[in-house]
Amino acid sequence: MNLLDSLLGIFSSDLAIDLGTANTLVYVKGKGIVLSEPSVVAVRTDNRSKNKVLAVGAEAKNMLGRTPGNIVAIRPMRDGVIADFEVTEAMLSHFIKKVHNNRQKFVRPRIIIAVPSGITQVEKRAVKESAESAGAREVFLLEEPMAAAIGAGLPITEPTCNMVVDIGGGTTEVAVISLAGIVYSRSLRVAGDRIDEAIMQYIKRRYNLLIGERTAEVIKTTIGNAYPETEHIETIEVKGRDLVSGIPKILAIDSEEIRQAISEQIDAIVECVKIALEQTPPELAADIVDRGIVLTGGGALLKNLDKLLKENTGLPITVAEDPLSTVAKGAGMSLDSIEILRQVVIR
Ligand SMILES: Nc1ncnc2c1ncn2[C@@H]1O[C@H](COP(=O)(O)OP(=O)(O)OP(=O)(O)O)[C@@H](O)[C@H]1O
Repeated sequence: MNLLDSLLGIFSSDLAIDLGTANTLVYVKGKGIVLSEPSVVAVRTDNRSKNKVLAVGAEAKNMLGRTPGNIVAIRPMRDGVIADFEVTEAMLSHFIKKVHNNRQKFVRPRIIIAVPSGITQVEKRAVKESAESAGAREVFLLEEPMAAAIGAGLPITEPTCNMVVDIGGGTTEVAVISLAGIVYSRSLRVAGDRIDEAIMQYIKRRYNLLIGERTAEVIKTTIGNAYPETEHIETIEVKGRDLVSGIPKILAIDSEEIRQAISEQIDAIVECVKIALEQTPPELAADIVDRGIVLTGGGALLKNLDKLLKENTGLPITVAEDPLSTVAKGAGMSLDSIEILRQVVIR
C-alpha cells in the first residue's frame, strides 16, 4: 500500500453492499445498514446531451411505467447481474455519496459486494469495475448465499452443514455451506421478477387487462400465496387498461387464481431445492435433517412458501428474521471481522 492509499484509508469508511436486482442495501462498517433503496434510476435521454440522471432509488421507482417519452426509469440489474453498466455505476456512485453525506471527494472506501454464486468472470469484473468507477479504493466479492448464511447467524465456520435458500428479485440461490465454504450451490434465474411477470401475463390472458410491473408486485405482496387454500381466500382490486376498449378498468382478483398463475415459478424454486438436497453428500444431508433450511431474501416473505417447502422436503423450514436485509447484514458482518472476511471472499 502506498502513502496516498494509507492517507485515503484514514478518511475512508468501508462499506458492504447488497447490489440486488430489486433493492440495493448499504452497510457502513461499525454502523450497520444505513441505506435501503430500490435499484432503479430515472434518466433523461436527450439527443443533444449525455443521459442525465434525474432520480435514484425510491423516487425513481415511483416513476416506473409513468415517465414521458424523454425520461426512462431503468432497473440496471437484471437476473442478479449488471444489465446496464453505465446506469449501475451512476446508481452506486449516488448511493456511496449519500451514505458519506456527499464527502465522496475525500472518501475512497473499500467495498465488499455480494454477488450471485453462479455469475461468470465477466460479470464479476463488471461489478468490480462499476464499484471502482463509483469511487471504491478496493473491491471484494462475496457470494450471496454465504452472506445470507452469515447474516442469518448460522455457524458457517463449523464442520456442520447449513442450507440457505435466498429468493431475491432476479435469482434464487440455494447453497449448502460447511467450514466457511460452499459445498454445493445452484443459482436459478427465477425469483420475484418472474413471479411478477407471471401475474401480469395471467391478468392479460384471462381478463384482457394490461397492468404494470409495480401493480403485479403489489398483488404478489398483498394476496400472493404459495400453498392451496380453500378457506381464507383474499381478494384485491386491480386497476389497469382494458386491451379491447383501451379504457382504464377495475377488477377484483382472488388469491387462489394468483396462486395458480405463479405455480410454475414456485414449482421451479421447490424443484431447485430438491435437486440441491439430492446432490448433498450424505454426512451433510444428515445435518440438514437436524438443522433444516433457512429462507432469506424478499421472496421468503411470500405467504406459505415455507409451508409448501416443508411439505415437499419433510424438513424444518425457518424464515430468517428480516429476510430483505440478511445478505447486506451478512456482508457487513464479514467487513467488521477480518477473520470472517479472509475466509469468505472470492476471486
Ligand atoms: N411480502 C412479500 N411477498 C412476496 N415477495 C416479496 C414480499 N416482499 C418483497 N418481495 C419480493 O422480494 C424481491 C426482492 O427481494 P430482495 O431485496 O431480497 O432481492 P434482491 O437482493 O434485490 O435480488 P437478487 O438477490 O435477485 O439480486 C422482490 O421481487 C419483491 O417483490
